[in-house]
Amino acid sequence: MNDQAAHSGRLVGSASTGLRGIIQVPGDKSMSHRALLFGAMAEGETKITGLLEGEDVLRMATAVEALGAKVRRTGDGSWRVEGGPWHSADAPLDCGNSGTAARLLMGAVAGMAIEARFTGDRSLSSRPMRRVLAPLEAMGARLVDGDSDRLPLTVKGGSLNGISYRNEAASAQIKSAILLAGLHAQGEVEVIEPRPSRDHSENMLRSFGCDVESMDRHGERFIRLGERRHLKASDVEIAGDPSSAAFPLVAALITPNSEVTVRNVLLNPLRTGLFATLEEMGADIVVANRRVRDGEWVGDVTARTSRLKSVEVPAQRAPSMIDEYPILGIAAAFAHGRSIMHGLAELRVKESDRLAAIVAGLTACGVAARSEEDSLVVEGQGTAPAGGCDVTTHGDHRLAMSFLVMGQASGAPVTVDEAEMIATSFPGFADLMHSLGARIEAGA
Ligand SMILES: O=C(O)C1=C[C@@H](OP(=O)(O)O)[C@@H](O)[C@H](O)C1
Ligand SMILES: C=C(OP(=O)(O)O)C(=O)O
Repeated sequence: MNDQAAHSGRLVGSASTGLRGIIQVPGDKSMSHRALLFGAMAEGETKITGLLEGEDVLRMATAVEALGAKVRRTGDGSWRVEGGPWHSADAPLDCGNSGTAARLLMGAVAGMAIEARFTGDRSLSSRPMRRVLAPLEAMGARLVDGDSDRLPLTVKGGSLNGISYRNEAASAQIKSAILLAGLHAQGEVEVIEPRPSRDHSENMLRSFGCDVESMDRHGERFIRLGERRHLKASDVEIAGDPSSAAFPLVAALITPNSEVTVRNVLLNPLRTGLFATLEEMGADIVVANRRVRDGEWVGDVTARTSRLKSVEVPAQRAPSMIDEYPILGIAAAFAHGRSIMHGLAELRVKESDRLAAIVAGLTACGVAARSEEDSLVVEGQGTAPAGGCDVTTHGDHRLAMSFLVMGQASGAPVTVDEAEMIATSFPGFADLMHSLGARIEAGA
Protein backbone atom coordinates (compact mmCIF):
# COMPACT_ATOMS: atom_id res chain seq x y z
CA MET A 1 0.00 0.00 0.00
CA ASN A 2 1.26 3.50 -0.64
CA ASP A 3 0.37 6.54 1.37
CA GLN A 4 -2.39 7.34 -1.09
CA ALA A 5 -4.40 4.59 0.56
CA ALA A 6 -4.07 6.43 3.85
CA HIS A 7 -6.49 8.93 2.35
CA SER A 8 -9.16 6.32 1.94
CA GLY A 9 -10.70 6.68 5.40
CA ARG A 10 -10.34 3.33 7.14
CA LEU A 11 -7.00 1.71 7.88
CA VAL A 12 -6.20 -1.59 9.59
CA GLY A 13 -3.13 -2.29 11.73
CA SER A 14 -2.22 -5.98 12.06
CA ALA A 15 0.38 -7.94 14.01
CA SER A 16 3.87 -7.46 12.62
CA THR A 17 6.75 -9.91 13.04
CA GLY A 18 9.09 -7.08 14.05
CA LEU A 19 9.88 -3.44 13.29
CA ARG A 20 13.43 -2.58 12.34
CA GLY A 21 15.17 0.38 10.79
CA ILE A 22 16.57 3.88 11.03
CA ILE A 23 14.22 6.69 10.03
CA GLN A 24 13.56 10.40 10.32
CA VAL A 25 10.13 11.86 11.05
CA PRO A 26 8.78 15.14 9.59
CA GLY A 27 9.66 18.46 11.21
CA ASP A 28 8.25 19.64 14.50
CA LYS A 29 4.73 21.03 14.13
CA SER A 30 4.99 23.69 16.85
CA MET A 31 8.24 25.08 15.43
CA SER A 32 6.92 24.92 11.86
CA HIS A 33 3.87 27.07 12.69
CA ARG A 34 6.04 29.59 14.51
CA ALA A 35 8.73 29.76 11.81
CA LEU A 36 6.11 30.66 9.18
CA LEU A 37 4.25 33.11 11.39
CA PHE A 38 7.28 34.88 12.85
CA GLY A 39 8.82 35.03 9.37
CA ALA A 40 5.62 36.65 8.12
CA MET A 41 5.79 39.27 10.90
CA ALA A 42 9.52 39.94 10.47
CA GLU A 43 11.45 42.44 8.40
CA GLY A 44 13.34 40.62 5.63
CA GLU A 45 13.37 37.07 4.28
CA THR A 46 13.33 34.04 6.55
CA LYS A 47 14.66 30.69 5.33
CA ILE A 48 13.13 27.57 6.89
CA THR A 49 14.57 24.08 6.53
CA GLY A 50 12.83 20.95 7.79
CA LEU A 51 9.36 22.53 7.74
CA LEU A 52 6.55 20.04 8.41
CA GLU A 53 4.49 19.96 5.22
CA GLY A 54 1.40 18.69 7.03
CA GLU A 55 -2.07 20.13 6.47
CA ASP A 56 -2.11 22.09 9.75
CA VAL A 57 1.10 23.91 8.85
CA LEU A 58 0.08 24.50 5.24
CA ARG A 59 -3.04 26.25 6.61
CA MET A 60 -0.73 28.59 8.48
CA ALA A 61 1.26 29.24 5.28
CA THR A 62 -1.91 30.11 3.35
CA ALA A 63 -3.19 32.32 6.18
CA VAL A 64 -0.03 34.43 6.49
CA GLU A 65 -0.03 34.88 2.70
CA ALA A 66 -3.62 36.16 2.89
CA LEU A 67 -2.44 38.65 5.53
CA GLY A 68 0.37 40.07 3.40
CA ALA A 69 3.45 37.80 3.61
CA LYS A 70 5.07 36.11 0.61
CA VAL A 71 5.67 32.39 1.08
CA ARG A 72 7.35 29.98 -1.35
CA ARG A 73 8.86 26.51 -1.37
CA THR A 74 12.19 26.27 -3.16
CA GLY A 75 13.58 23.42 -5.27
CA ASP A 76 15.68 22.04 -2.42
CA GLY A 77 12.59 21.65 -0.19
CA SER A 78 13.32 24.63 2.04
CA TRP A 79 10.84 27.49 2.45
CA ARG A 80 11.20 31.28 2.19
CA VAL A 81 8.95 33.79 3.95
CA GLU A 82 9.07 37.50 3.24
CA GLY A 83 7.51 39.54 6.01
CA GLY A 84 4.45 41.88 5.77
CA PRO A 85 3.21 44.61 5.72
CA TRP A 86 0.06 42.99 7.09
CA HIS A 87 -3.42 43.93 5.94
CA SER A 88 -6.93 42.67 6.65
CA ALA A 89 -7.66 39.38 4.90
CA ASP A 90 -10.22 39.58 2.07
CA ALA A 91 -11.64 36.16 2.87
CA PRO A 92 -11.91 34.17 6.11
CA LEU A 93 -8.70 32.46 7.28
CA ASP A 94 -9.55 28.76 7.18
CA CYS A 95 -7.44 27.15 9.90
CA GLY A 96 -8.70 23.65 9.06
CA ASN A 97 -8.03 21.28 11.96
CA SER A 98 -5.33 23.38 13.59
CA GLY A 99 -5.76 24.89 17.05
CA THR A 100 -2.21 26.24 16.93
CA ALA A 101 -2.79 28.09 13.64
CA ALA A 102 -6.07 29.63 14.83
CA ARG A 103 -4.90 30.74 18.27
CA LEU A 104 -1.45 32.04 17.32
CA LEU A 105 -2.87 33.92 14.33
CA MET A 106 -5.51 35.52 16.58
CA GLY A 107 -2.72 36.84 18.79
CA ALA A 108 -0.75 38.18 15.82
CA VAL A 109 -3.82 39.86 14.25
CA ALA A 110 -4.84 41.38 17.61
CA GLY A 111 -1.65 43.41 17.70
CA MET A 112 -2.19 45.09 14.31
CA ALA A 113 -4.71 47.63 13.06
CA ILE A 114 -6.40 44.99 10.89
CA GLU A 115 -9.32 42.59 11.03
CA ALA A 116 -9.56 38.87 10.22
CA ARG A 117 -12.31 36.28 10.29
CA PHE A 118 -11.33 32.77 11.42
CA THR A 119 -12.98 29.53 10.37
CA GLY A 120 -12.10 25.87 10.84
CA ASP A 121 -13.30 22.32 10.29
CA ARG A 122 -15.91 20.52 12.40
CA SER A 123 -13.37 19.63 15.13
CA LEU A 124 -11.75 23.08 15.37
CA SER A 125 -15.17 24.78 15.35
CA SER A 126 -16.04 22.92 18.54
CA ARG A 127 -12.85 23.88 20.44
CA PRO A 128 -12.73 26.74 22.98
CA MET A 129 -11.32 30.06 21.77
CA ARG A 130 -12.33 32.26 24.72
CA ARG A 131 -9.14 31.17 26.52
CA VAL A 132 -7.21 33.23 23.95
CA LEU A 133 -9.83 35.90 23.26
CA ALA A 134 -10.21 36.85 26.94
CA PRO A 135 -6.58 37.98 27.42
CA LEU A 136 -6.51 39.56 23.95
CA GLU A 137 -9.66 41.56 24.76
CA ALA A 138 -8.15 42.57 28.09
CA MET A 139 -5.25 43.99 26.07
CA GLY A 140 -7.66 46.01 23.91
CA ALA A 141 -8.45 43.78 20.92
CA ARG A 142 -12.09 43.53 19.87
CA LEU A 143 -14.13 40.49 19.01
CA VAL A 144 -16.68 41.55 16.41
CA ASP A 145 -18.97 38.62 17.29
CA GLY A 146 -19.64 39.45 20.97
CA ASP A 147 -18.45 36.96 23.56
CA SER A 148 -18.33 33.94 21.29
CA ASP A 149 -16.15 31.00 22.35
CA ARG A 150 -16.22 29.17 19.02
CA LEU A 151 -15.25 29.67 15.38
CA PRO A 152 -16.23 31.26 13.12
CA LEU A 153 -15.33 34.60 14.67
CA THR A 154 -13.73 37.90 13.70
CA VAL A 155 -10.89 39.59 15.55
CA LYS A 156 -10.24 43.32 15.18
CA GLY A 157 -6.81 44.40 16.39
CA GLY A 158 -4.89 47.57 17.14
CA SER A 159 -3.62 49.86 19.96
CA LEU A 160 -3.14 47.32 22.69
CA ASN A 161 -2.03 47.81 26.27
CA GLY A 162 0.11 45.44 28.32
CA ILE A 163 -1.05 42.53 30.47
CA SER A 164 0.07 40.25 33.26
CA TYR A 165 -1.65 36.91 32.70
CA ARG A 166 -1.63 33.64 34.69
CA ASN A 167 -1.64 30.73 32.26
CA GLU A 168 -3.43 28.20 34.50
CA ALA A 169 -4.15 25.84 31.58
CA ALA A 170 -0.38 25.51 30.89
CA SER A 171 -1.21 26.21 27.25
CA ALA A 172 1.60 27.28 24.93
CA GLN A 173 -1.03 28.49 22.47
CA ILE A 174 -2.47 30.98 25.01
CA LYS A 175 1.00 32.14 26.02
CA SER A 176 2.09 32.54 22.40
CA ALA A 177 -1.04 34.50 21.43
CA ILE A 178 -0.38 36.95 24.27
CA LEU A 179 3.31 37.35 23.41
CA LEU A 180 2.54 37.89 19.71
CA ALA A 181 -0.14 40.49 20.46
CA GLY A 182 2.28 42.00 22.97
CA LEU A 183 4.86 42.68 20.28
CA HIS A 184 2.70 45.68 19.31
CA ALA A 185 1.37 46.59 22.78
CA GLN A 186 2.32 49.57 24.92
CA GLY A 187 3.56 48.56 28.36
CA GLU A 188 4.60 45.42 30.22
CA VAL A 189 3.60 42.07 28.79
CA GLU A 190 4.03 39.16 31.17
CA VAL A 191 2.78 35.56 31.29
CA ILE A 192 3.05 33.59 34.54
CA GLU A 193 3.05 29.80 34.32
CA PRO A 194 2.50 27.64 37.42
CA ARG A 195 3.35 24.67 35.12
CA PRO A 196 5.62 25.71 32.23
CA SER A 197 4.36 25.02 28.70
CA ARG A 198 6.55 24.46 25.63
CA ASP A 199 8.83 27.46 25.09
CA HIS A 200 9.38 27.48 21.32
CA SER A 201 7.81 30.94 20.98
CA GLU A 202 10.22 32.43 23.51
CA ASN A 203 13.24 30.70 21.93
CA MET A 204 12.31 31.62 18.38
CA LEU A 205 11.33 35.21 19.23
CA ARG A 206 14.83 35.60 20.65
CA SER A 207 16.40 34.33 17.44
CA PHE A 208 14.23 36.84 15.55
CA GLY A 209 15.86 39.58 17.63
CA CYS A 210 13.25 40.21 20.36
CA ASP A 211 13.95 40.64 24.06
CA VAL A 212 12.14 37.85 25.91
CA GLU A 213 13.03 37.15 29.50
CA SER A 214 12.16 33.81 31.18
CA MET A 215 12.66 33.41 34.93
CA ASP A 216 11.80 30.73 37.47
CA ARG A 217 10.62 32.16 40.78
CA HIS A 218 8.84 30.38 43.69
CA GLY A 219 8.27 27.33 41.49
CA GLU A 220 6.58 29.35 38.72
CA ARG A 221 7.85 30.56 35.38
CA PHE A 222 7.67 34.27 34.46
CA ILE A 223 7.93 35.19 30.78
CA ARG A 224 8.27 38.88 29.97
CA LEU A 225 8.71 40.85 26.74
CA GLY A 226 11.49 43.42 26.94
CA GLU A 227 11.94 46.73 25.12
CA ARG A 228 13.05 45.28 21.78
CA ARG A 229 9.93 43.86 20.13
CA HIS A 230 10.76 44.24 16.46
CA LEU A 231 11.22 40.98 14.51
CA LYS A 232 14.10 40.62 12.05
CA ALA A 233 14.20 37.70 9.61
CA SER A 234 16.20 34.69 10.79
CA ASP A 235 17.04 31.28 9.37
CA VAL A 236 15.26 28.43 11.13
CA GLU A 237 16.25 24.76 11.05
CA ILE A 238 13.54 22.44 12.34
CA ALA A 239 14.30 18.99 13.80
CA GLY A 240 11.98 15.97 13.77
CA ASP A 241 8.77 16.23 15.80
CA PRO A 242 9.03 14.27 19.08
CA SER A 243 5.23 13.94 19.10
CA SER A 244 5.47 12.10 15.74
CA ALA A 245 8.59 10.10 16.72
CA ALA A 246 6.53 8.75 19.63
CA PHE A 247 4.53 6.46 17.30
CA PRO A 248 7.32 4.36 15.70
CA LEU A 249 9.22 4.33 19.01
CA VAL A 250 6.31 3.00 21.07
CA ALA A 251 5.53 0.59 18.22
CA ALA A 252 9.07 -0.82 18.60
CA LEU A 253 8.69 -1.17 22.39
CA ILE A 254 5.50 -3.23 22.20
CA THR A 255 6.24 -5.32 19.06
CA PRO A 256 8.45 -8.43 19.46
CA ASN A 257 11.83 -8.48 17.64
CA SER A 258 11.97 -4.73 17.12
CA GLU A 259 14.63 -2.06 17.11
CA VAL A 260 13.86 1.39 15.67
CA THR A 261 16.03 4.50 15.61
CA VAL A 262 14.55 7.92 14.88
CA ARG A 263 17.30 10.33 13.94
CA ASN A 264 17.35 14.06 14.55
CA VAL A 265 14.46 14.32 17.02
CA LEU A 266 13.75 17.62 18.78
CA LEU A 267 14.52 17.06 22.49
CA ASN A 268 13.47 20.36 24.03
CA PRO A 269 13.07 19.45 27.76
CA LEU A 270 9.51 20.82 27.72
CA ARG A 271 8.60 18.21 25.08
CA THR A 272 10.23 15.03 26.37
CA GLY A 273 7.85 13.95 29.14
CA LEU A 274 6.91 10.81 27.19
CA PHE A 275 10.51 9.60 26.92
CA ALA A 276 11.02 10.11 30.69
CA THR A 277 7.78 8.22 31.38
CA LEU A 278 8.71 5.31 29.10
CA GLU A 279 12.07 5.05 30.89
CA GLU A 280 10.21 4.80 34.21
CA MET A 281 8.19 1.97 32.65
CA GLY A 282 11.42 0.07 32.04
CA ALA A 283 11.57 0.79 28.30
CA ASP A 284 14.84 0.15 26.48
CA ILE A 285 15.01 3.64 25.02
CA VAL A 286 18.34 5.38 24.46
CA VAL A 287 19.25 8.86 23.24
CA ALA A 288 22.53 9.22 21.33
CA ASN A 289 24.30 12.07 19.61
CA ARG A 290 22.62 14.70 21.80
CA ARG A 291 23.49 18.15 20.47
CA VAL A 292 22.22 21.74 20.33
CA ARG A 293 21.00 22.98 16.96
CA ASP A 294 19.59 26.47 16.53
CA GLY A 295 19.14 26.81 20.28
CA GLU A 296 17.18 23.56 20.67
CA TRP A 297 18.32 20.11 21.90
CA VAL A 298 18.27 17.40 19.24
CA GLY A 299 19.27 13.71 19.31
CA ASP A 300 18.82 10.22 17.85
CA VAL A 301 16.41 8.02 19.81
CA THR A 302 16.49 4.21 19.69
CA ALA A 303 13.78 1.95 21.12
CA ARG A 304 13.92 -1.85 21.39
CA THR A 305 11.25 -4.39 22.33
CA SER A 306 10.76 -4.13 26.10
CA ARG A 307 8.81 -5.64 28.95
CA LEU A 308 6.99 -2.61 30.28
CA LYS A 309 5.75 -2.07 33.82
CA SER A 310 3.00 0.28 34.94
CA VAL A 311 3.61 3.92 35.80
CA GLU A 312 2.02 6.83 37.66
CA VAL A 313 2.45 10.11 35.77
CA PRO A 314 2.13 13.31 37.86
CA ALA A 315 -0.01 16.25 36.66
CA GLN A 316 3.08 18.47 36.72
CA ARG A 317 4.50 16.48 33.77
CA ALA A 318 1.39 16.73 31.58
CA PRO A 319 2.34 19.91 29.64
CA SER A 320 5.61 18.31 28.48
CA MET A 321 3.75 15.40 26.86
CA ILE A 322 0.24 16.73 26.34
CA ASP A 323 -0.14 15.29 22.82
CA GLU A 324 1.43 11.94 23.78
CA TYR A 325 -1.27 10.53 26.09
CA PRO A 326 -3.03 8.55 23.33
CA ILE A 327 0.18 6.66 22.51
CA LEU A 328 1.14 6.38 26.19
CA GLY A 329 -2.30 4.83 26.76
CA ILE A 330 -1.32 2.14 24.24
CA ALA A 331 2.06 1.52 25.94
CA ALA A 332 0.24 1.25 29.29
CA ALA A 333 -2.14 -1.35 27.82
CA PHE A 334 0.88 -3.63 27.12
CA ALA A 335 2.56 -2.94 30.48
CA HIS A 336 2.19 -5.09 33.56
CA GLY A 337 -0.10 -3.50 36.16
CA ARG A 338 -2.28 -0.42 36.68
CA SER A 339 -1.03 2.84 35.17
CA ILE A 340 -2.47 6.18 36.31
CA MET A 341 -1.98 9.51 34.53
CA HIS A 342 -3.04 12.67 36.34
CA GLY A 343 -3.97 16.22 35.34
CA LEU A 344 -5.48 15.52 31.91
CA ALA A 345 -8.35 18.08 31.80
CA GLU A 346 -6.79 19.65 28.68
CA LEU A 347 -7.19 16.37 26.77
CA ARG A 348 -10.93 17.02 26.69
CA VAL A 349 -10.51 20.08 24.43
CA LYS A 350 -8.13 18.74 21.79
CA GLU A 351 -9.15 17.60 18.28
CA SER A 352 -11.54 15.27 20.15
CA ASP A 353 -12.23 14.53 23.81
CA ARG A 354 -9.06 12.44 23.93
CA LEU A 355 -9.61 11.23 27.48
CA ALA A 356 -12.97 9.69 26.57
CA ALA A 357 -11.72 8.44 23.19
CA ILE A 358 -8.64 6.67 24.66
CA VAL A 359 -10.88 4.90 27.19
CA ALA A 360 -13.41 3.91 24.51
CA GLY A 361 -10.71 2.65 22.09
CA LEU A 362 -8.83 0.64 24.71
CA THR A 363 -12.05 -0.86 26.05
CA ALA A 364 -13.05 -1.91 22.51
CA CYS A 365 -9.63 -3.61 22.17
CA GLY A 366 -10.19 -5.65 25.34
CA VAL A 367 -8.21 -3.48 27.78
CA ALA A 368 -9.80 -2.29 31.04
CA ALA A 369 -9.48 1.49 31.10
CA ARG A 370 -11.43 4.33 32.70
CA SER A 371 -11.25 8.03 33.42
CA GLU A 372 -11.56 9.26 37.00
CA GLU A 373 -12.19 13.01 36.88
CA ASP A 374 -9.09 14.29 35.08
CA SER A 375 -7.05 11.08 35.40
CA LEU A 376 -6.70 8.12 33.07
CA VAL A 377 -6.44 4.62 34.53
CA VAL A 378 -5.28 1.71 32.34
CA GLU A 379 -5.14 -1.89 33.61
CA GLY A 380 -2.23 -3.40 31.71
CA GLN A 381 -2.18 -7.21 31.48
CA GLY A 382 1.51 -7.50 30.66
CA THR A 383 0.57 -9.38 27.47
CA ALA A 384 -0.79 -8.44 24.05
CA PRO A 385 -4.39 -7.19 24.22
CA ALA A 386 -7.09 -8.94 22.18
CA GLY A 387 -7.55 -6.19 19.55
CA GLY A 388 -9.99 -7.23 16.84
CA CYS A 389 -11.97 -4.01 17.06
CA ASP A 390 -13.10 -0.90 15.20
CA VAL A 391 -11.90 2.29 16.85
CA THR A 392 -13.75 5.57 16.34
CA THR A 393 -11.16 8.34 16.06
CA HIS A 394 -13.57 11.32 15.94
CA GLY A 395 -11.34 12.70 13.18
CA ASP A 396 -8.38 12.87 15.56
CA HIS A 397 -5.00 12.16 13.91
CA ARG A 398 -3.25 11.12 17.14
CA LEU A 399 -5.94 8.57 17.99
CA ALA A 400 -5.73 7.10 14.48
CA MET A 401 -1.93 6.65 14.66
CA SER A 402 -2.03 5.33 18.24
CA PHE A 403 -4.50 2.56 17.50
CA LEU A 404 -2.74 1.57 14.25
CA VAL A 405 0.39 1.14 16.40
CA MET A 406 -1.63 -0.95 18.85
CA GLY A 407 -2.63 -3.23 15.97
CA GLN A 408 1.05 -4.05 15.29
CA ALA A 409 1.20 -6.14 18.46
CA SER A 410 -2.42 -7.09 19.30
CA GLY A 411 -4.04 -10.53 19.08
CA ALA A 412 -6.27 -9.45 16.15
CA PRO A 413 -6.25 -6.43 13.78
CA VAL A 414 -7.33 -2.97 14.89
CA THR A 415 -9.28 -0.79 12.43
CA VAL A 416 -9.48 3.00 12.63
CA ASP A 417 -11.78 5.39 10.78
CA GLU A 418 -11.01 8.84 9.31
CA ALA A 419 -7.34 7.93 8.85
CA GLU A 420 -7.01 10.73 6.28
CA MET A 421 -6.67 13.08 9.27
CA ILE A 422 -3.18 11.68 9.92
CA ALA A 423 -1.93 14.04 7.19
CA THR A 424 -2.64 17.03 9.45
CA SER A 425 0.49 16.30 11.50
CA PHE A 426 2.31 13.28 10.00
CA PRO A 427 2.14 13.05 6.20
CA GLY A 428 3.75 9.80 5.05
CA PHE A 429 3.04 8.00 8.36
CA ALA A 430 1.84 4.75 6.78
CA ASP A 431 4.72 4.60 4.27
CA LEU A 432 7.31 5.27 6.97
CA MET A 433 5.82 2.59 9.22
CA HIS A 434 5.85 0.14 6.25
CA SER A 435 9.55 0.82 5.75
CA LEU A 436 10.05 -0.54 9.29
CA GLY A 437 7.97 -3.66 8.59
CA ALA A 438 4.64 -2.48 10.00
CA ARG A 439 1.39 -3.93 8.70
CA ILE A 440 -1.02 -1.12 7.89
CA GLU A 441 -3.53 -1.69 5.09
CA ALA A 442 -6.59 -0.02 3.66
CA GLY A 443 -9.69 -1.21 5.48
CA ALA A 444 -13.06 -2.20 4.07
O1 LIG B 1 1.76 25.70 20.99
C1 LIG B 1 1.77 24.65 20.33
O2 LIG B 1 2.42 24.52 19.27
C2 LIG B 1 0.96 23.51 20.83
C3 LIG B 1 0.51 23.52 22.13
C4 LIG B 1 -0.31 22.46 22.71
O3 LIG B 1 -1.63 22.95 22.84
P1 LIG B 1 -2.10 23.84 24.11
O4 LIG B 1 -1.45 25.16 24.01
O5 LIG B 1 -3.59 23.95 23.94
O6 LIG B 1 -1.72 23.07 25.32
C5 LIG B 1 -0.32 21.19 21.86
O7 LIG B 1 -1.37 20.36 22.27
C6 LIG B 1 -0.45 21.50 20.39
O8 LIG B 1 -0.38 20.32 19.63
C7 LIG B 1 0.66 22.40 19.91
C1 LIG C 1 -3.59 19.32 19.83
C2 LIG C 1 -2.94 19.27 18.68
O1 LIG C 1 -2.81 20.32 17.77
P1 LIG C 1 -3.62 21.68 17.63
O2 LIG C 1 -4.03 22.16 19.00
O3 LIG C 1 -2.69 22.60 16.93
O4 LIG C 1 -4.84 21.39 16.77
C3 LIG C 1 -2.18 18.05 18.30
O5 LIG C 1 -1.49 18.10 17.26
O6 LIG C 1 -2.27 17.01 18.97
